[in-house]
Amino acid sequence: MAPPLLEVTGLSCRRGGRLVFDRLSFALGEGELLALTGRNGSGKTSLLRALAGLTPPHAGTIAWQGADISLDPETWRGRLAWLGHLEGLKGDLTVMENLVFAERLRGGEAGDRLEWALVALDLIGLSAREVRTLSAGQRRRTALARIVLSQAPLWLLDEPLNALDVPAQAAFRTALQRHLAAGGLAIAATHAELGIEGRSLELGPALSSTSPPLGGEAG
Ligand SMILES: Nc1ncnc2c1ncn2[C@@H]1O[C@H](COP(=O)(O)OP(=O)(O)OP(=O)(O)O)[C@@H](O)[C@H]1O
Repeated sequence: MAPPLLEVTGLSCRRGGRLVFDRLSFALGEGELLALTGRNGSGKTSLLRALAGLTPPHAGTIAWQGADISLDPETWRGRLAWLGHLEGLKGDLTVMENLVFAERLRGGEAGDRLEWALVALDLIGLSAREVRTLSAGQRRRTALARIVLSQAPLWLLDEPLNALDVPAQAAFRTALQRHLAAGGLAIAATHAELGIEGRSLELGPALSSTSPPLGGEAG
């Protein structure tokens, strides 16, 4: 069996001074999907943020091919594609321009892959529309097209099915399956069935808002 690419060891995270999860360990290899499940507030987004390097963990390590990601954040950012609750799209740019812009930021050229990403998320008919004029589901599809375009080996997805209708969910599943079949990895926080075979990790019950803060970190 191939060694895991991503190794998370003893990861603990605090938000607002409270412990959200503690000593979490898992590993993920080529072509593997991990679904993060659990109640509201159980720490799914916090774990994704820690993996993306956006929220430093309180303890533990995240390693890619044996190297601690915190030692080279720029290289790490280039290896992942991030879909958060907020899409981070530019409202005054068209769908197409947003995708081209995102690829430039990643230091690449979209080239032929641009059309593939637009087709994959059924966005050809919307490609010239300014993003601020789109519906929530259309914006979500644009954000997912940006992920598809990225060629990043690791996709970190926070509620990827949010706002998607049934055909758009199917299109997303197809794109994710292609990514996994090509050896990519994905970790997705979800309250819904992703409908793709993979592992899952249920985060524990949310700490009560009345739990005493541990002190230290502000947010
Ligand atoms: N910026 C912040 N400052 C302080 N506490 C925060 C912050 N963001 C999240 N939290 C707290 O951290 C805990 C975990 O939140 P998180 O968003 O990771 O949960 P989640 O499992 O993704 O929830 P949901 O299913 O509602 O999206 C919650 O108790 C939340 O109140």
